[in-house]
Amino acid sequence: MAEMKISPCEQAEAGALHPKFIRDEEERPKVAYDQFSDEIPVISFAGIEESGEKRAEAWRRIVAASEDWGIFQLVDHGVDFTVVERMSSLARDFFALPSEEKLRFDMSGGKKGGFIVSSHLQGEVVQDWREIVTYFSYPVAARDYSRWPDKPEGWRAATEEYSRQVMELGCKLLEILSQAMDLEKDALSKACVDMDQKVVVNFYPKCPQPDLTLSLKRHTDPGLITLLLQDQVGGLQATPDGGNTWITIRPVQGAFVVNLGDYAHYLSNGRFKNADHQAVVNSKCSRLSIATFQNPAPDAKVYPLKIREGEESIMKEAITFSEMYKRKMSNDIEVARLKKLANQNKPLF
Ligand SMILES: O=C(O)CCC(=O)C(=O)O
Ligand SMILES: [Fe+2]
Repeated sequence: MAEMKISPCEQAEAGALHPKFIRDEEERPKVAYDQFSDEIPVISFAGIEESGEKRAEAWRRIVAASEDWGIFQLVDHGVDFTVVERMSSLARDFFALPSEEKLRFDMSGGKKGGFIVSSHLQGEVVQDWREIVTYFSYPVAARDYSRWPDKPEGWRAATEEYSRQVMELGCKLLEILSQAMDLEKDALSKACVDMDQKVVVNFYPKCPQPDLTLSLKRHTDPGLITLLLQDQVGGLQATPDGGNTWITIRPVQGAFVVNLGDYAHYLSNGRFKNADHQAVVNSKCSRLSIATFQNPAPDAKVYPLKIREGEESIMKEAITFSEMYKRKMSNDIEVARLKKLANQNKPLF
């Protein structure tokens, strides 16, 4: 029998949550979507190109945040306000299209890019409360425009410009981190061989029982650096202690939330944190976020670029990024499988 497809959008108006979305108790949200914290620094990038105190201060704060949390917010970042606004409004318009239109770009069955309802991880037991549209924007030569939405009108030109400006910003941040590691400023970019960029637009419909589910389960991003744009609703949460305590990051208008991923963690020999995060939903309104992942090429080497005096390598051997990703995904699936088994074997009384 074909698997029943239940989309959060179709479910949003229903009274009770379908069991497919119900998380185990220990995974459920511990902090409300709008209980905001200011613990994650908001850093201004103004004056970053000049020499002087402002620049030194921004550098110091970026490096400290990368070491403490692997996550910070960036304002005055130079990505055009109009480009950001256009990208956000097109993204909203995309999700408002009738299902048949969105499903013209259905990416299920392993296609590279398009639209998908809920979690795209094969074998996932509990589903995330989200819909996504995703496309690969770099390397330019490998772009497959047939997997990019062609609606709403203007999507391609607007998203191309957005991608270009975000790539530029990401590379500037990588220069700072490379230099903080006492390496040439292009060291982290060069390690990627040919940097990939993947854009994931997340749409999280409002949810009838938000306390039982997650819009995106706890994870670290696999790549180097992620630049995330979120609307003013709130729902992005970070944990400093493996999921015991959580904070909800206060949305800042126009800011990028910058996350470091696993690849940055390994290349810096653990000095930069791979931010541990998740997203929660609410019953009042939908939420939109746009994540731009800057990743290494699949055959790029994963191994510390710098091992500081007195340190040992956190990796036993060098592996490729695609191998790292494969191990990460199979580990996730295995953890979910074991959990399901454990639940099945739980005595009912
Ligand atoms: O929507 C959010 O706030 C988080 C998105 C995210 O973490 C991701 O797409 O990897
Ligand atoms: Fe993420």
